[in-house]
Amino acid sequence: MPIQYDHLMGYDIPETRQTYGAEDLARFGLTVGMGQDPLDMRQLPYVGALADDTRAMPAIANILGHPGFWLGNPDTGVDALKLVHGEHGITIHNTIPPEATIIGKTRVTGLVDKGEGRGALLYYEKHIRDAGTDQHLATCRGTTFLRGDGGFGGPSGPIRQAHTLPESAPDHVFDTPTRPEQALYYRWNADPNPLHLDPRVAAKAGFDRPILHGLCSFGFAAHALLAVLCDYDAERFGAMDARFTAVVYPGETLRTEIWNDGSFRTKVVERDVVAIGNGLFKRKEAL
Ligand SMILES: CCCCCCC[C@@H](O)CC(=O)SCCNC(=O)CCNC(=O)[C@H](O)C(C)(C)COP(=O)(O)OP(=O)(O)OC[C@H]1O[C@@H](n2cnc3c(N)ncnc32)[C@H](O)[C@@H]1OP(=O)(O)O
Repeated sequence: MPIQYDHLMGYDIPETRQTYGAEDLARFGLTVGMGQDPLDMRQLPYVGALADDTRAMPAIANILGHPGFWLGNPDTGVDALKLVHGEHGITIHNTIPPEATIIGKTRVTGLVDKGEGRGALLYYEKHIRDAGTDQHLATCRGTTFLRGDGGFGGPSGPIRQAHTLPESAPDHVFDTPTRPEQALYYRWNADPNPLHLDPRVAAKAGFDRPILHGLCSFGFAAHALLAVLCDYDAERFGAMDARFTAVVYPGETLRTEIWNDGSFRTKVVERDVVAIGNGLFKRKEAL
């Protein structure tokens, strides 16, 4: 069954309720490169290493209240093997507490047909609220690039505009190695997509080997921004948006280049390719 526009736009993605605590925060921090410098005290609250100071790394919003791999459901009409994460953004409205029960609600916000052989774009948004206080904690927004679904007869817009980076040299550079088994760890963050785990599935999707989750690379970029522009103070972290421009393989080193106006991109050092481009970060006070 090919994609049916009205059906996918109105797809009922069940609300999720999740209780999390210190262990979940620590696991997430470790999967986005926190704690690699055991002498950097500023990272330790994010990996559960200090008894009296536990904090949530802001990018954990991406996995809280995650609806699961619903695009893999056959009734979506999507060729799930061919999809990749195209763009992603988060806004932290209120600091994510160290423990809470949250409610996540995801909905499809747009669907664009780029034409036969050129793919389709599915836009979605997830809102996370604290179930106890009803406080709106975070909004996550994403674009799934449906490489195998162009030409289904949908509208050709509107298309989200990507941020243009400055032409000047970046003001800061932040390097973090990923681990060869990085994706095997990251899958515990609510994304068991076999594209990142099983070489046979990766080969069917056209890749030499499993690729890293886009949200894992995004988490490494968020770590760099938290370090460089917020001095590891999660209270200052406001929003970030970016585009996934090339795949990352587990084990590669990620170099995030940051400009003082909040622009950023993340390169794979070993291959000198931009894996995350068009990035824009905002501090809380600029929201
Ligand atoms: C269930 C909940 C949903 C969650 C789903 C996610 C599940 C995860 O497990 C999956 C993943 O994590 S996949 C890993 C992360 N993503 C990636 O590695 C993708 C990397 N990027 C690519 O491969 C290509 O850029 C690619 C393929 C994205 C585009 O490549 P090309 O087709 O060669 O593009 P190009 O020729 O450069 O441009 C064509 C038009 O497309 C626009 N475009 C380019 N990159 C885009 C991107 N990343 N996002 C959105 N649009 C993009 C270009 O602007 C161009 O547009 P136009 O035709 O209008 O000029």
